[in-house]
Amino acid sequence: MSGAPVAPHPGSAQKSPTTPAETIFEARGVNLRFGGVHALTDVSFGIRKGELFSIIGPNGAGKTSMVNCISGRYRPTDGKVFFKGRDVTGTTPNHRAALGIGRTFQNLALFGHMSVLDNIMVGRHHLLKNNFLTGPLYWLTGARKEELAHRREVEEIIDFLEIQHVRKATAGTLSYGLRKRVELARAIALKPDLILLDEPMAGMNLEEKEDMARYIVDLNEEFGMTVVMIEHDMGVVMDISHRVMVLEFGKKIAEGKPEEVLADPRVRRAYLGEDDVEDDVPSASSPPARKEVA
Ligand SMILES: Nc1ncnc2c1ncn2[C@@H]1O[C@H](COP(=O)(O)OP(=O)(O)OP(=O)(O)O)[C@@H](O)[C@H]1O
Repeated sequence: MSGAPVAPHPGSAQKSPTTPAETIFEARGVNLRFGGVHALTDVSFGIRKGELFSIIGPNGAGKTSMVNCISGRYRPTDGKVFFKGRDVTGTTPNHRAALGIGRTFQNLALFGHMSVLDNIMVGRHHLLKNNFLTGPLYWLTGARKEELAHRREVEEIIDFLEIQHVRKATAGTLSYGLRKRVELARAIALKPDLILLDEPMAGMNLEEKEDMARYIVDLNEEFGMTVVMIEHDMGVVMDISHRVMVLEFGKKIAEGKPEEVLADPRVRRAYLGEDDVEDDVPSASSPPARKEVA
């Protein structure tokens, strides 16, 4: 767990999601096993449209496994997952991307030799109507117009994430914090309705974390994207999330608003150790500190 809680931009924290009632994603009784390892055991939860939803838990708790079940990278051994009311349990990551699920990865996954601009354009390929068949008729088929419109949207994303100054730079030459931002830009370029952020602030300094927290809140509020975030920095999680789900040993032990989750004895036990529960009440500004989750 790292440092002080990160303040998002003024007035941004802890707002209600725009449309709280509609469920955009649902997991029902999800189990995931790797041989004898039970990565997830009977996990059920719903994510509401417009929500900033965080998944937390100690190392090995099953957070990435759950996100992989949402993105389609892993298929649950048992149970079902629904996106926009459709059973997508058996569908591929590509299919889910086309339905509107985007993601970033725990480890950077950029094309290091390509420019920032090209890395972001890659995210948009599935949105292009023209393809290699119509491409040669560039001027006749509207391909040029389409490309210009795409470029405009990409430039808007570049402006939003304040990476104009590096738009032509080779991605591999950038600082870690900037590369994380470019990766986020590429995920946004897919125009997902639901975006999965796997440790978006890992390895960042405080200033970079503050920036990233602000972008995530703006992404949620201004772009209207539903955000699912795995993050070890409890200060950030408690500051910006609408709701939080806590996993421990592959099982859901709590779900609710940040203050509810922090007050939950099971969570306090998981993070503090049972003996400390009576005496030490953690809060968002004083996140649980004894048991490191980072
Ligand atoms: N592809 C895999 N093959 C075998 N075991 C796996 C695989 N993916 C995850 N696991 C196991 O499943 C359990 C949950 O792992 P997972 O990565 O989902 O946890 P996590 O909460 O994301 O951990 P961390 O915070 O360390 O990233 C762990 O015991 C892990 O070793």
